[in-house]
Amino acid sequence: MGQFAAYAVSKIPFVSRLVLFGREGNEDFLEGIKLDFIDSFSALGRDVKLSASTNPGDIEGSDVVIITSGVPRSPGQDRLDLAKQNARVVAYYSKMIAGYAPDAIIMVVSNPVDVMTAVALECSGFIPSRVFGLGTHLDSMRLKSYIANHFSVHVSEVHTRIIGEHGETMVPLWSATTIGGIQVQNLPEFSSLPKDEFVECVKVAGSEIINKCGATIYGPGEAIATIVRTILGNENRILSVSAYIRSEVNDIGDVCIGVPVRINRKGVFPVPIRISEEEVSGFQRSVDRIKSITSEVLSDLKSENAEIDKKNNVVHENDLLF
Ligand SMILES: NC(=O)c1ccc[n+]([C@@H]2O[C@H](COP(=O)([O-])OP(=O)(O)OC[C@H]3O[C@@H](n4cnc5c(N)ncnc54)[C@H](O)[C@@H]3O)[C@@H](O)[C@H]2O)c1
Ligand SMILES: O=C(O)C[C@H](O)C(=O)O
Repeated sequence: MGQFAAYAVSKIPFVSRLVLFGREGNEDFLEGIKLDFIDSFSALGRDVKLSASTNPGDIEGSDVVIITSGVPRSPGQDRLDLAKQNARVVAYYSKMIAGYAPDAIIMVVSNPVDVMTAVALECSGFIPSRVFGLGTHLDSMRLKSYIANHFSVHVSEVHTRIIGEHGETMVPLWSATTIGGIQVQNLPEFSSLPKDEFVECVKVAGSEIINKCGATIYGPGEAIATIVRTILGNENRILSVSAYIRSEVNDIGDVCIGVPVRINRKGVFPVPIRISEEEVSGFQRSVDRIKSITSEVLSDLKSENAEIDKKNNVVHENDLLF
């Protein structure tokens, strides 16, 4: 998925330099991807300064760094099952980014993305507006396509939003869903809209794709590129990503989770909202679930780091290979 995401990002007009970064041992693989991208740029008439690297120094000066490293889930696994394993990877790279690209904005994709966003925030030491995760943006896009299909309208006529966990407890905001600018509840067809079925389909969309072809690639890749374009173009679009909220949703907060944020070159800024009672109780459930796993993962990381520091004061690449 990281490979396709990089390709989708490389096609954004604002992108003039792109580093394909990977871990040591992958030099030939990265160089091969680079050469293939260059062929395609020639066909497209794109002029992008491209490098393939395993040297952290090469990310210096980056505006945006996207973390896609980590294990994906296998059929039958929940994204949350990956938390402990991927936390170590995301922690390592977040520290690396803080050291080599201290002015960057970090986008986390690795799952479970809400928990990994909190890990990146903690380990980079960046301010919350400069660390976010792909969150429920992809879920919102999935729901949008089901609704557009149901009403036989172009997807651009549908605005909708899912907040909360990128996972089982996600919360659809029907109150924020419009078709052609008309609130969906005001359409006569609303009562027959298979809302629960749609949300269930969004929840299992990732696992269905993984079961059938091994990985989700194009959906997340394009979703990542949309967000990068929004940042670099300073577009101030409002998208649903995983961000640290203090109390922006009905005074609920102190967690990294999917919420509507305004996105521009400075980063992501949660939009304070008030949602219905039913939506609040769903969102609270989501927050509780993410908070509890986040605090477990962060406390494990802290004790592991203390152990490593005690040993030799350095985190080695080998510490990540398990
Ligand atoms: N948030 C989303 O919507 C979304 C969408 C798709 C994938 N994902 C997540 O992104 C991650 C990657 O998914 P994928 O399908 O690209 O998987 P993949 O197996 O194709 O790629 C994973 C990459 O991570 C690297 N990696 C794995 N373990 C590592 C370690 N210990 N240290 C350093 N690098 C390591 C691998 O070398 C590989 O390049 C997974 O966690 C997946 O669940 C999230
Ligand atoms: O479902 C997954 O594990 C991958 C990703 O989170 C997705 O929703 O496509």
